[in-house]
Amino acid sequence: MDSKPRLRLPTVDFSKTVLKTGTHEWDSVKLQVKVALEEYGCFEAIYDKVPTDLHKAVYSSLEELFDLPLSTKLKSKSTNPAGHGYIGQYPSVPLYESMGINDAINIENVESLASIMWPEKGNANFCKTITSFAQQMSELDQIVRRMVLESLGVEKYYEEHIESTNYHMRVMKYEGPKTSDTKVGLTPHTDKSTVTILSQNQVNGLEVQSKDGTWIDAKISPNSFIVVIGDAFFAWTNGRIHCPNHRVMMTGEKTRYSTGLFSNPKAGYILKTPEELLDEEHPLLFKPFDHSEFMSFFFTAEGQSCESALKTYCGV
Ligand SMILES: O=C(O)CCC(=O)C(=O)O
Ligand SMILES: [Fe+2]
Repeated sequence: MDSKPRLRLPTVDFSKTVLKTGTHEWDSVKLQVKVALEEYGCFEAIYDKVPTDLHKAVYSSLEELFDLPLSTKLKSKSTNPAGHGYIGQYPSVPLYESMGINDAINIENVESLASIMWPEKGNANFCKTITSFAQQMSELDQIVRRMVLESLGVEKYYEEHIESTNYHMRVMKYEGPKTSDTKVGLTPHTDKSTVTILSQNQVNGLEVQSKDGTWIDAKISPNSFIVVIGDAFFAWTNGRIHCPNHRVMMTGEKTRYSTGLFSNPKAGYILKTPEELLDEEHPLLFKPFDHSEFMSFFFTAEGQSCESALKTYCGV
């Protein structure tokens, strides 16, 4: 018997009309985004600007990628810094494999991965599919970030926010455990990004923790995305929006493919909470920091074992 309460993540519909800042529709969606992010740090985004065919093409591209021999997939590791390239074969998460692509909205970066994976002639179809999907997800990321900044009255920082962004993409495969027991696909964590936009094939498994500790199943409709706030945005907004723990739990036979577009502050950019978000009720939570240095700390033994890498690294 399933004893979990049937909570659902909030849903925000971005698809009805052309969303333009300043319009009534924009303001109404913006309010829903604010409420969802304050409470859950997460929501399901209905976003029909990405065609169904592109969603389908992404998951068949991922199947093609992860079906390559392990020795080929491992070749993407050495040429990339930490967090990029192939991750997999971990005893703690045996169902999980993933591939990181840095700056995936620029096709040359996807091509450089493809030239390692398919050394004979690359894979033009894979590169086109992944890049256009990443570009379209980045548009949703920018809408969400503009709405958050406007809601907090700090939209004057929007250009700086966008210009200092690097879009990192990670594509994932979770093998079905082929038992009726639920097995861990990916252990609980918060993302280190500003915003993460997730998508999946039609196999569920993502769970998001509410503030009271309940795990909520993210049942994602076809062509929807899940928007998750990461540590970087939590820090920048001085904790005004929540940054949720999430994990992947797998059951049954089916393989789950998912993608994540992580908007990260660029190396060398100092992320600093705006003064407008500081007052007596809201004292500074995190000292200014360089996100890439924070990531380096996160990959150390201490960063991996402490309760919150963000608090340990730059908490006040
Ligand atoms: O596969 C998913 O849906 C979630 C992946 C995730 O949380 C991550 O890569 O940070
Ligand atoms: Fe995550």
